[in-house]
Amino acid sequence: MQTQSSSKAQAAPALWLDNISCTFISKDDRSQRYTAVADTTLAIAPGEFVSVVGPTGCGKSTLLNVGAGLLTPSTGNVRVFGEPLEGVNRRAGYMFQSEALMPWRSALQNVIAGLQFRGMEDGAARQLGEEWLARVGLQGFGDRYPHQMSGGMRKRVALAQTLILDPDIILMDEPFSALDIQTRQLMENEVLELWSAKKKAVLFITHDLDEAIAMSDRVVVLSAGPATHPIGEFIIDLPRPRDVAEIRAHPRFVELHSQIWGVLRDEVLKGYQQQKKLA
Ligand SMILES: Nc1ncnc2c1ncn2[C@@H]1O[C@H](COP(=O)(O)OP(=O)(O)OP(=O)(O)O)[C@@H](O)[C@H]1O
Repeated sequence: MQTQSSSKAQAAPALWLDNISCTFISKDDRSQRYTAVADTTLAIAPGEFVSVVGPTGCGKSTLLNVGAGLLTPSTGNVRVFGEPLEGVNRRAGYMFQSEALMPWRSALQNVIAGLQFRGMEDGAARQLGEEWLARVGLQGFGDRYPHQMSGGMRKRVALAQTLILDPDIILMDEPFSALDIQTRQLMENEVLELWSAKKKAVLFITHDLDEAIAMSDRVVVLSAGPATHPIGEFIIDLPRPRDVAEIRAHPRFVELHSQIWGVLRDEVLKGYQQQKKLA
C-alpha cells in the first residue's frame, strides 16, 4: 500500500474502523456469500477531513454504514473516541446521497426535526433552526416544502439538518453527486467553511477524485471489490482555506491528482469490468 507519513500527534481517533470485514449472504441463495470489505483499518482523527475514493460498487457505503453503526461488521471492531461502538453511532451525523427530507415538513421543520426528537423546547429549536437556515444561505425560505425547493436548496436543508445537532463526527456519502457542477462547488465550499469553523471529524465518501482532493486532509483509495481494502493513502498538503474550483489549478493539486489516479485507475477499470459482467 502506498502511504505518506503524517507527523500529526495521535489522540484517540474520533472514528476507528479496526480490521473490518463485511460478508453478505445472498437473499436468494443462502449458501452464496459476498465479501464486500476485507481487513480494512481506517482511523479518523478529531477534526480531520478524510475522503474515501474507490470504484463504483467497491464497498464505500458499506464502510460508512459500519461507522454509522447501521451495519454490524462480520469481523473487526469500531471505536468512537476510544469507546467501543454499540448500536447506532450517536456522536455522528449523516448525510446521504438520496434525499432524506420529510416531504410533509417545511424546510424549518425539517432542520429542527432532530432537535425536537431530542426534546428541545419548540421556541429554542425554531430560533436555532432559523440561524442554521441563514448559515446555509436559506434565510426566508423556512416555510418552503421540499417539493418547492431546487435540488441545491434541499441539500442545504439536509446539511443544516445534520449540522444543527453539532455532531462530533460527520459522515457523508456522495452528498452532492446529484447536483450540477456549479451548485456542487458552491456546496463543497460551504461545507469547507462550516467545517473549518468547528473542525469536526469528517468521513466523506465519493468516487470523484477532484472533489476528494479539493476538500480533504487525507484521501484513502480502496481497491475494486470483492474484498475491498485500502491500497493507498495520501496526505493532502494543500493550503487552506481552499476554494474547490481554484485549488484545482494549484501545481500540487495536479501532482497529487496524478499520484492518486496512478493508484486508482486500475481499480476503476477492474470495477468497470465487473459491473459489465453483472449487467
Ligand atoms: N445488504 C447487502 N446485501 C448484499 N450485498 C450487499 C449489501 N450491501 C452492499 N452489498 C454489496 O456490497 C458491495 C459494496 O456495496 P457498496 O454500496 O458499499 O459500494 P459503493 O462503493 O458504495 O458503491 P457506489 O460507488 O455504487 O455507491 C456491492 O457489490 C453491493 O452489491
